[in-house]
Amino acid sequence: MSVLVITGTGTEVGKTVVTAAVAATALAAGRSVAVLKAAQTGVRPDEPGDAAEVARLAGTVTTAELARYPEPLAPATAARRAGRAPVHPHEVAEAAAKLATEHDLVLVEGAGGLLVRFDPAGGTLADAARLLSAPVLVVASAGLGTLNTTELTARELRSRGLGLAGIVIGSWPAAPDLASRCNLADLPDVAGAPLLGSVPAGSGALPPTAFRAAAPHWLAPRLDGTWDAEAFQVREAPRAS
Ligand SMILES: Nc1ncnc2c1ncn2[C@@H]1O[C@H](COP(=O)(O)OP(=O)(O)OP(=O)(O)O)[C@@H](O)[C@H]1O
Ligand SMILES: C[C@H](N)[C@H](N)CCCCCC(=O)O
Ligand SMILES: [Mg+2]
Repeated sequence: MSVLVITGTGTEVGKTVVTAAVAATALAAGRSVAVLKAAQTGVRPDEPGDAAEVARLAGTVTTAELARYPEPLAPATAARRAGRAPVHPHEVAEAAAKLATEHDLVLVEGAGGLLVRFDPAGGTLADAARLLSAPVLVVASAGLGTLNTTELTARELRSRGLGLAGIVIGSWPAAPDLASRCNLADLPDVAGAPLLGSVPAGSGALPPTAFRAAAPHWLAPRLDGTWDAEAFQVREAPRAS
């Protein structure tokens, strides 16, 4: 099975748009894809959630969402305030593993950053990734402030023995400022992992056909051959299977 866990350096960094770009790239390569939103907060029952947004942009993917809480909060907090059961990391792992028996690639999107709590015991997406032995892709913002949060996330992944597949910039500005331009060199350095691509700002508003045509180019294979965008695989690292 192949499961890729997609986290970010925080909320609103473009995890959903990057998840859609990964899904579109894998679909274009002929792979079947499932997208699991571990817990969706801040969205009403009648509104499309992140998984539905991925399907809208990327195309035919299986979507799953384990729980939805209306308040825009961390899942553990939102569940507590709603008086509802939380989502535990083992449930995320079990759902992803089941989807992986039926799909070539399963993308698991968290909520906010890596250590956002899902349950009162402090369970996080990192715990689910550990249970799955799945690599983690980190979505980062482009500009000033991203070096610190990216390095913190990378260090936490490493301290837990988790594989860091690489970094993707969630929203690359049309006119990048000095910090953004410098970050192209500094992000892989501080993360100790490759920068695998960047999604141009505004891409989420593209017509889906244009999004699907462009996505593989945003996550283009590295010239040194170490990154296979279609397989979502860093060649030096073993693929989760
Ligand atoms: N490349 C992009 N093109 C267009 N819009 C973007 C892009 N990246 C981010 N956005 C916008 O920024 C906002 C946050 O992006 P997104 O929903 O992907 O964040 P997220 O990291 O998935 O947040 P969450 O923690 O809520 O899941 C959204 O309104 C989205 O439309
Ligand atoms: C509502 C938001 N868009 C996300 N779904 C949840 C983000 C939780 C972030 C918690 C935090 O790090 O302070
Ligand atoms: Mg999202």
